[in-house]
Amino acid sequence: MQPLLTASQIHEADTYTISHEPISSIDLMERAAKAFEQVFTARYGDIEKSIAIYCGTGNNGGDGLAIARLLTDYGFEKVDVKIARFSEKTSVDFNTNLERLQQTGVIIKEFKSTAELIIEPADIIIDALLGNGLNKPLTGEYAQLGQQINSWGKTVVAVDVPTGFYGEGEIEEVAVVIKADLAITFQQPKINFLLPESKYAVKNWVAVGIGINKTYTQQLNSPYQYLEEADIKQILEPRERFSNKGTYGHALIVAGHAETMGAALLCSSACAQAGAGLTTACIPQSGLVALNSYMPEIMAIVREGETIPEIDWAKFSTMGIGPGLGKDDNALALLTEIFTNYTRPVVIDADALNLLATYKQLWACLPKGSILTPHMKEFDRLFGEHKTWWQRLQTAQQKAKELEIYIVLKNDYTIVASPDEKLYFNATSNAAMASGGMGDVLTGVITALLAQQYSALEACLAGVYLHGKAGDDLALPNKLTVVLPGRVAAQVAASMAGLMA
Ligand SMILES: NC(=O)C1=CN([C@@H]2O[C@H](COP(=O)(O)OP(=O)(O)OC[C@H]3O[C@@H](n4cnc5c(N)ncnc54)[C@H](O)[C@@H]3O)[C@@H](O)[C@H]2O)[C@@H](O)CC1
Ligand SMILES: [K+]
Repeated sequence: MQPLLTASQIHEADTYTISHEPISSIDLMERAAKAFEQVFTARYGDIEKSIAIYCGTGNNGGDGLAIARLLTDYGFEKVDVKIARFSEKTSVDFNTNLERLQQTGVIIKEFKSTAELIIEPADIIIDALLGNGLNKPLTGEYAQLGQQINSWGKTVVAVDVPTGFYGEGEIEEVAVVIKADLAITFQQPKINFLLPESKYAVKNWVAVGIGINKTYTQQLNSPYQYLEEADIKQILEPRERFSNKGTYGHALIVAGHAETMGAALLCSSACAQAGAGLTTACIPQSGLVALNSYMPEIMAIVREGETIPEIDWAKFSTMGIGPGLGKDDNALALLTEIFTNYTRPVVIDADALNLLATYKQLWACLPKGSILTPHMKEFDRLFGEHKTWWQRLQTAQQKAKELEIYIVLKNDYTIVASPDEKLYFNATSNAAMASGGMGDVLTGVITALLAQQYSALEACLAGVYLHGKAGDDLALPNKLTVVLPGRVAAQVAASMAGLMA
């Protein structure tokens, strides 16, 4: 698990590393510049290309000067450095790197006003103007320079963060940011890189380690955490000898309606394929033939008309409720019946979330420790409209604590909010998975993990990771642009095996 720090915590962690590794700050800067250079040359290794490095006069600018020297050593012959002298202030390491660069043949120009600039002829611009020392939105000369660079439409690679971009907090639509094709960022992705609004400022990012002290960053106890494969490997348990279907739980999937049986099929088949010992689907009568032919391994409890079927609630280890269920009175009566009779944590998705949003009385009997899996619109229906994703993060954190639930807020980087106020970001999954039914599969996978006695947090984290990994394993090696949910469900077991190998 990688803690995601705020700008001021990153500054603290840098300072701690400098005094405790120990390493001089100029050497840490050199390490950062080297790490940048390695990623940069792997992507843009054509030394015939011309590069302009725009530097500020703080440490981000210092990185830029060191990068200019390293790229020249690498073999780039057309490297120009342009220093924006908008302020008298300079950092010590900026000064040292300027002296070092002056001893090479690299052309260094300085400008005090954007009016002095001509249209940049270089192929690639490296943005080393301001980094995480940003303390106010860009104004004056910085804002003008930002607008100019954006207007040139060049390939821009940002050092650490795009100039003008805040690593955390609300992203203002109107703020000037130097738009980066790639941000090569130090040590960790910045929290805002993981929120959708950042796509206008950062097309792509790569985080490179620079040896910041890990014990110190862990101990800062950041609420924001980035999931890594090692975390999931640690969660997943191999199956035991002499185990049987009873060992891995009995999941009930309450889903489907006459026209939306597909959701029930996807959810219950994903549940079975993610390892629930037994899976029963509670479905409408009209879907029985479809269920039996889609997957004979799944048992059925049939719902007929308005009657709620007699269910022996105690025999189920957990439930996944909602995909394609509908929002009519029958669905409401069924959900009420479940909440009245069942007290173990359940997974709530889709129409069950919409019922919760409409009938507030349901909240009182929602089993504690349950998992809600909304996408953005369902999240807003549950908890009110949000203007920004940063606000959504704060609400997820508060509501998970207040209601003692887990919230899986689905997105490119799905966020799991836990009652102890932590927010976990998951990086698996890809755009080929953006299709209807994918969420039903996720609900099935999480339900299966709960049935297998993983804790609710483990089920959320391993569930979102595995679901995305299955999609990645299918799409990425073959460069597929579409991977349908049924295939993802069928891939989960193989992807799980890959993680446990
Ligand atoms: N030792 C360290 O702390 C390391 C820092 N590194 C680099 O240093 C960067 C941070 O450096 P700094 O803290 O010097 O800060 P920056 O270089 O980001 O900014 C320099 C100064 O600009 C001023 N400023 C902030 N916002 C402004 C605005 N909107 N308009 C005008 N001026 C503004 C502030 O006084 C700030 O200190 C990181 O992003 C990274 O690139 C790396 O070299 C790794 C090690
Ligand atoms: K920058």
